[in-house]
Amino acid sequence: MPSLDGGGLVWYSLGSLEVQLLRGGRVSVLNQLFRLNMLSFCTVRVRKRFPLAVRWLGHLCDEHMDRIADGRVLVLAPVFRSYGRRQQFHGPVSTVKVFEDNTLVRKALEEPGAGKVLVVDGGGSLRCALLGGMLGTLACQNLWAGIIVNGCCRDVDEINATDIGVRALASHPLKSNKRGQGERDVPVVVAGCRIQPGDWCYVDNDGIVISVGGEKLHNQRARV
Ligand SMILES: O=C([O-])CC(=O)C(=O)O
Ligand SMILES: [Mg+2]
Repeated sequence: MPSLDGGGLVWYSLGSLEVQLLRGGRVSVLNQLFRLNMLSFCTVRVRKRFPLAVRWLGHLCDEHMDRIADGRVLVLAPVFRSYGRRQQFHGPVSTVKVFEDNTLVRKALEEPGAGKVLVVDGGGSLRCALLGGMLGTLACQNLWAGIIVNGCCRDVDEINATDIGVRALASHPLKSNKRGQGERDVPVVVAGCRIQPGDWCYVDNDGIVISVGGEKLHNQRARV
């Protein structure tokens, strides 16, 4: 499955390598130079898969204590469980506000994700699932970086086999309503924090951090 890096470039998995199609020119990797003759009319950039960064969010928080103190950086309350193959993800936020109805969640995930994180405020309902295996696959295909659900998900085994990052309160086997009610790209309050479209969201196994206004906290050149 393709994935996006912090600069919005698409990488395709090829075993332990990742490949990016270029229009032409030099083929560069971080440490080594490769030139693949897979197709005579295209040039590709190849890089080794990076292991997960260790203590990534912890380091970001340590570095930005001043922003946390004055509210430019928000740390969500630790109420989420982790699903999906992607343990770490980050990107600009898009939001959906719904209640026990996932029509707008599907609609959002049908759009190109372009590396964004979809924050679904489901009002914390624990009575049905707003996300399932099919929507997880859709999100992956449309290059969403991840989905945070203030509510439940289902088809957990399918989601866990998909290259997408998901955080949700719990799993629930029941599907939601399909009435088409809710709001898109409005401010939401999730896990004690007000999250707005365009904020930058960072997620790893330690938690979830929001940079208000979309100011990036990570080194642009590092792949995180
Ligand atoms: O259809 C739903 O409500 C959610 C679901 O099960 C899926 O995405 O596979
Ligand atoms: Mg399903």
